[in-house]
Amino acid sequence: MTTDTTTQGTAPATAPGDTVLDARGVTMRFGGLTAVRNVDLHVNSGEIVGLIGPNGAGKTTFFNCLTGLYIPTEGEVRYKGQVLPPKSFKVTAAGIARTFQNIRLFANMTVLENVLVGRHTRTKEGLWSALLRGPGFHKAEAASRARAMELLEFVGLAEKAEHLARNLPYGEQRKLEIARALASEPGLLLLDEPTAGMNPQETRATEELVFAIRDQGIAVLVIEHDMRFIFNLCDRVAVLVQGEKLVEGDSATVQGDERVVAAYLGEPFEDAPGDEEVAEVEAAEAQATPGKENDR
Ligand SMILES: Nc1ncnc2c1ncn2[C@@H]1O[C@H](COP(=O)(O)OP(=O)(O)OP(=O)(O)O)[C@@H](O)[C@H]1O
Repeated sequence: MTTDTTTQGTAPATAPGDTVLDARGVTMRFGGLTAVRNVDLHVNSGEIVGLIGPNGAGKTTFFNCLTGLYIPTEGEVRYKGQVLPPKSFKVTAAGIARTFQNIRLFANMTVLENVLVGRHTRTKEGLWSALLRGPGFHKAEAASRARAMELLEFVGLAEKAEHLARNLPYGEQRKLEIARALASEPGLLLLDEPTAGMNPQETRATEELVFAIRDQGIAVLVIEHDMRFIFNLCDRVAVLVQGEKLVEGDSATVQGDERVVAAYLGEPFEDAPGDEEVAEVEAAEAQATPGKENDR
């Protein structure tokens, strides 16, 4: 049995500027509520792309459609030209990793163990090898631990490798989530509100970390409410409002677009849904709430 602990994914390699993620016409409905409507978005290799929008705009739902947590009602998502499988572990194996808005670490495992869990899609050790703990298993385990330590070094947590995850301060838990996502050796990293709850220094450090990730050849798509962070960081920003993509462009274009300001201030913009549509959405939302999954 062999173990692949290198950085090779299953998707073909891309050159800088090639499209890594290509989402077309993605629509997600929950009963009568359309949370995401006909959204196109692409991310190129070497890019950091931001996804912003007011609360409830559909950002996390869209992420869930990209990562196999939801199967879009309509539309298609391709990663490096291949249609994504409708299962989150297969999407991770294909090369897309993510973090969550609400931290999802294994609280009672060590920092190192959390990163090792993230490596499972890149190791091929079989059941018997693991049970018998033969030389193949030990070699694979040593290689995985070495890579996990490298990643902890990269995010600045190597000295805390043996600490329990739950004892880390909040900002470090977010870094650990990123290290765990990187452990699957992704070509695209999706970050859902990576600076939520951070102080300005931690936010600045996260910005540097995301640049460093991009410099390693990993494309990044990031949801964030901190506009300073987004506009400093991103090559391109897409704005979702009420499930639809309102504007997309570089930071200056998006910041200068009055429809974006209006959307954040709650003022109606041209082509905004009318009162009837809003009432329809609210009614559907009220119906859908009891069954709402706890994915955030
Ligand atoms: N599983 C679900 N079932 C029913 N409705 C859902 C579900 N998930 C999300 N929604 C609804 O879809 C809409 C978009 O929610 P979503 O969480 O994607 O927005 P968001 O832009 O990520 O918001 P925030 O910035 O507050 O995190 C909301 O009206 C939400 O209530």
